[in-house]
Amino acid sequence: MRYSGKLMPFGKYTAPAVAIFQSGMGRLRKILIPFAGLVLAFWFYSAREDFKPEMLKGKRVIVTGASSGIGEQMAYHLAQMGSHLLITARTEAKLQKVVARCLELGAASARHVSGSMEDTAFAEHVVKEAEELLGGLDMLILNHIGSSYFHYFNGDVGHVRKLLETNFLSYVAMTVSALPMLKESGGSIVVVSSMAGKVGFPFTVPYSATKFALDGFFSSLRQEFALQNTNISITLCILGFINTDSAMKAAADVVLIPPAPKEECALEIIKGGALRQREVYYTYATIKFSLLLRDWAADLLDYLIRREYNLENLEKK
Ligand SMILES: NC(=O)C1=CN([C@@H]2O[C@H](COP(=O)(O)OP(=O)(O)OC[C@H]3O[C@@H](n4cnc5c(N)ncnc54)[C@H](OP(=O)(O)O)[C@@H]3O)[C@@H](O)[C@H]2O)C=CC1
Ligand SMILES: CC(C)CCC[C@@H](C)[C@H]1CC[C@H]2[C@@H]3C(=O)C=C4C[C@@H](O)CC[C@]4(C)[C@H]3CC[C@]12C
Repeated sequence: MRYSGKLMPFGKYTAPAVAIFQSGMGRLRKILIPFAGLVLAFWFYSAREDFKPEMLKGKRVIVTGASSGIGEQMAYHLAQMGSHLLITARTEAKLQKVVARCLELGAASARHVSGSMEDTAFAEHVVKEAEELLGGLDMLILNHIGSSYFHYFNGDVGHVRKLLETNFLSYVAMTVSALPMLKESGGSIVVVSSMAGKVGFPFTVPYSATKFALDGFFSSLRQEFALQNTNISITLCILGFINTDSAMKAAADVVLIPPAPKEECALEIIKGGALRQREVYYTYATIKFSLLLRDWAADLLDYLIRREYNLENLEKK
């Protein structure tokens, strides 16, 4: 029987179909309704506190790698929220400009220290400066990275060591030096990492090693804080491709995935830190989905990633 558009959409199967549907629905309802209730109850009781910009007002914050990119944008957001800022990177002239802009935007105070994080003594010096200039610390945002190459691994072991010092050991050194102040304030450590710190991507071998190391160190430390009732939160930020100048220059021709905006990325990191979240994913849906694939279909994820690379453009580099 053809569909007439009137009363009998399933023709002679209507009555049995409806009966099966109804009994199916009956059974489903018995399961679905309590299940939905459980989900709702769980959601209601675990509903997180909402982010409010006032959470950062008057807070004393260090941002590393704040002369450009995501770090610079984080400094501007924090300034608008009324924080006390201590920013750092190597390039003095850029830091001066960022400090001036932060003051215009409403920072409670803004200062800078310049130097290289290749040297752990400098990392410790920055924390000491916070103690002297701000009298304490509420949030330590670890964001800087040393420069690397976006290409096949060239076998340079010295470069891997140097990058581990800049991208990993300096994070460890700053954390160790800042612990007394963070314990006193019940503060937060925010660690900026990457999808390349959770999954293997081509052309980021040394960089990826440093980002995986951060996950190991800070996830383990978080467990010890819980055992010892240490009231310091650790937020690990898992970022995808972001449109900072340096990332665009290095990877835009080769990576076919569109980059996400650095301004919004910076805000999501600050929100996650203020809410004391364990991890931040930006952008959320693509990263959560990729991590699900990583755990259940790793070869498929690896294949899908390789498909997003344009190797012809790599050769032109
Ligand atoms: N952009 C992206 O696609 C992604 C970025 N991320 C992460 O986000 C964070 C920020 O990245 P992004 O904003 O793109 O990077 P940028 O290259 O824009 O900024 C890097 C910052 O680190 C500073 N820096 C570089 N070398 C050193 C050094 N030896 N000592 C101290 N500071 C140094 C730079 O300033 P100066 O040169 O003046 O020292 C700059 O302020 C990083 O942790 C990165 O891993 C994660 C995933 C993707
Ligand atoms: C959901 C995911 C499958 C999305 C894939 C995202 C891929 C394309 C993202 C994830 C991590 C990103 C790299 C990164 O973390 C940091 C840098 C440093 C920068 O200076 C040069 C660019 C580089 C190498 C990014 C290149 C793009 C990467 C591989």
